[in-house]
Amino acid sequence: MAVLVTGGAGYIGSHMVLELLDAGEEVVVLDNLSTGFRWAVPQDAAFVAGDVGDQALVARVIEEHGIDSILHFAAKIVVPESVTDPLGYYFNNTVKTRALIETAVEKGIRNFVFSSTAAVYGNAEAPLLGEDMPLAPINPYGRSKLMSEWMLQDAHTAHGLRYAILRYFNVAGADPKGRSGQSTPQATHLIKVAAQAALGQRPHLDVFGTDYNTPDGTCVRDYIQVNDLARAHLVALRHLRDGGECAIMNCGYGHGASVLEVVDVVKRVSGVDFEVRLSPRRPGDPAQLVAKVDRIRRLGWQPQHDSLEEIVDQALRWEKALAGRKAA
Ligand SMILES: NC(=O)c1ccc[n+]([C@@H]2O[C@H](COP(=O)([O-])OP(=O)(O)OC[C@H]3O[C@@H](n4cnc5c(N)ncnc54)[C@H](O)[C@@H]3O)[C@@H](O)[C@H]2O)c1
Ligand SMILES: O=c1ccn([C@@H]2O[C@H](COP(=O)(O)OP(=O)(O)O[C@H]3O[C@H](CO)[C@@H](O)[C@H](O)[C@H]3O)[C@@H](O)[C@H]2O)c(=O)[nH]1
Repeated sequence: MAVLVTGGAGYIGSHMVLELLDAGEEVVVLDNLSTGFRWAVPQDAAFVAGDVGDQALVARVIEEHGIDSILHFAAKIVVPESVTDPLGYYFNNTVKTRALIETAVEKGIRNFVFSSTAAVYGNAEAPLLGEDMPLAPINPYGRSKLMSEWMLQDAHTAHGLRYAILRYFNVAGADPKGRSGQSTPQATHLIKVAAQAALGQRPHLDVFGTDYNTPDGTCVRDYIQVNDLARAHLVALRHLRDGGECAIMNCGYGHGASVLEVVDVVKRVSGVDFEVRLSPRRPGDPAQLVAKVDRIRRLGWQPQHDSLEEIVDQALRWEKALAGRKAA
């Protein structure tokens, strides 16, 4: 039995591949390298260059490798880009996911684990977001993912495809062994941007909005370390393989940090007092997103890297390694 990881050349997918290989799984990566990197896929995983919407290719890969489970990470992920290019997002994230689900059903795939997002909750005001809260995404990215959630649930009802939907909160950090990290150029994620500012790769950091209804006025997020997130997928996959029920589960730590708190940790861990500018709000940012995490914990998942200091240290190390790679 082999596992197909779509988007396995990307940030989270490449960490997933490492976790699967470490657990002794046979892994096949399918990635069109639109934002991923061939070098991010470990040698012990098979690599297929191609698109998740290419049904003939996916069917062939499933047959040739004896795939029993699909972990579907491939997507476009930049929220502001989804606002200016909604149809591109619905095509890549929703239409192609429909094609992938159809191929999975036709080929008798047993388990399907899907990368969803806290963006499906939109501007929910609750201090902790539970999976059963009303869903009201406020941008095309979130909607493209929510439609995929619905398709999976309907495909389960009609065709028996078994799913685990994981809603990630803010993913950060890098493999502690230095094998992978967030490599996207022009990334917009706070911890990566702050690490780049600390290393002098950016002139300053903008804090987007200081007038939110939060303790220090800046947005609060639940930052989850990327290997902890990958292990949540392993737990979900084992649950499905053991005959457990289909599930929708938040992935976070259940506590948040504000933008200013993150900046403070990055300054402390790096030892660099980089320039910080207090700037206007960025459109589309909810004030606070913190996960209720009892569901995934009930399956036996336990975080191993629940420390902002550790996450920031990993991000700084990875930025330095990337700079070395570029200079070489
Ligand atoms: N990074 C986060 O904080 C975050 C939060 C919530 C959810 N997610 C979800 O996690 C998943 C992975 O995100 P990431 O941060 O690793 O992004 P990423 O851009 O690093 O990885 C996405 C990968 O998918 C590939 N890809 C995209 N479209 C494809 C297609 N049609 N066919 C084949 N390959 C394709 C890209 O080349 C890339 O390697 C996405 O589904 C994203 O929506 C990410
Ligand atoms: O230079 C920066 C970058 C970010 N922020 C702020 O930091 C917070 C976190 O922003 P960011 O790291 O860009 O993540 P989010 O916008 O919260 O979105 C991430 O987390 C969501 C789940 O919570 C996922 O849906 C998205 O795909 C993923 O990009 C927000 O308040 C931003 O305004 C800044 O102040 N300055």
